[in-house]
Amino acid sequence: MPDQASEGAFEKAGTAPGDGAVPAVRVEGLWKRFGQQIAVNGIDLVLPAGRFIGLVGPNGAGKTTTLSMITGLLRPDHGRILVAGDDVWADPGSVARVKSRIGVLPEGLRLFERLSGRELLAYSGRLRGLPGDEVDKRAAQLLDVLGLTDSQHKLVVDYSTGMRKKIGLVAALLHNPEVLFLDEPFEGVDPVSAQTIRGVLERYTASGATVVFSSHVMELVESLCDWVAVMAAGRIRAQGPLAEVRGDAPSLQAAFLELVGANERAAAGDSLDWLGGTGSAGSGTGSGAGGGVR
Ligand SMILES: Nc1ncnc2c1ncn2[C@@H]1O[C@H](COP(=O)(O)OP(=O)(O)OP(=O)(O)O)[C@@H](O)[C@H]1O
Repeated sequence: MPDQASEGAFEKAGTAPGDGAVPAVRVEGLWKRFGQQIAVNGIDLVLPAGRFIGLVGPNGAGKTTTLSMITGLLRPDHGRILVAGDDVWADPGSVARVKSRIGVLPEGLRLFERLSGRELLAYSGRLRGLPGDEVDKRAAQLLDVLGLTDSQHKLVVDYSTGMRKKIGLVAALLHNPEVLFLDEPFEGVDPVSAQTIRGVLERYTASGATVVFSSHVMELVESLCDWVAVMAAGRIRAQGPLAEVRGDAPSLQAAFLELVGANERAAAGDSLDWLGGTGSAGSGTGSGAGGGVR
């Protein structure tokens, strides 16, 4: 386990673990607003290299906006982002340079629908500058591992949600990136395929590469990740090794609910006393104790 001071797991971005190794991602004072909505509120983040990292947070926390800025898809209003030591937004050429070193499976992935899966991969590989025979070799292997060989000649438009995720993942891995960013990679993926994807990603991180993925599924994050960042309302609430972020809580889910203040929100549901059941279905003047019509 990296030797990050335990208080560094909370609120502040801790120092980069790994004895001075260059972190996979370093974010300083990152800020993004859409009109009146502050989506990302001046966050600092340090994600160590060679880890399986989960970025978790409730709906609207700012995860996708953060990942979009880190991966060069969305320009920040303020702040600095280094990916493997390279400043993403430093100059016009830097975004392209960083993009060549990373793989991305974005949310709401848009694919070339009228290509077959195999053609899509050939195209992605050539865009990445890989020789054709190398693309063919890697594509065939990844399609086989992910169970897509039989559907490789189908048009992408005819792929299911899970198949789209898988072909998107293959495209993101084809050039063997240093850091892989995945927005909700397991959404719509069946348990067997999820297990296979897991295996591929674990093998990938074991070789020193980094996976950063966002998810709402705490059990999944807890079982896969060794490093976690928790986001809520545009801020980082905690970051660090999984065990530190979980602390004394019985599970990551419990720690997460505490960190994002969701327990109070759940209690607010008590006001919905009209919902469900066979009790007072009427106007709300109620038939309860003392509330009857005289
Ligand atoms: N293009 C946009 N225009 C306006 N507001 C946006 C835009 N993108 C995001 N937002 C707002 O920014 C905030 C953060 O959104 P974001 O999609 O980053 O959250 P998220 O954590 O990924 O949420 P979810 O888990 O629901 O996907 C939300 O309030 C959202 O409405």
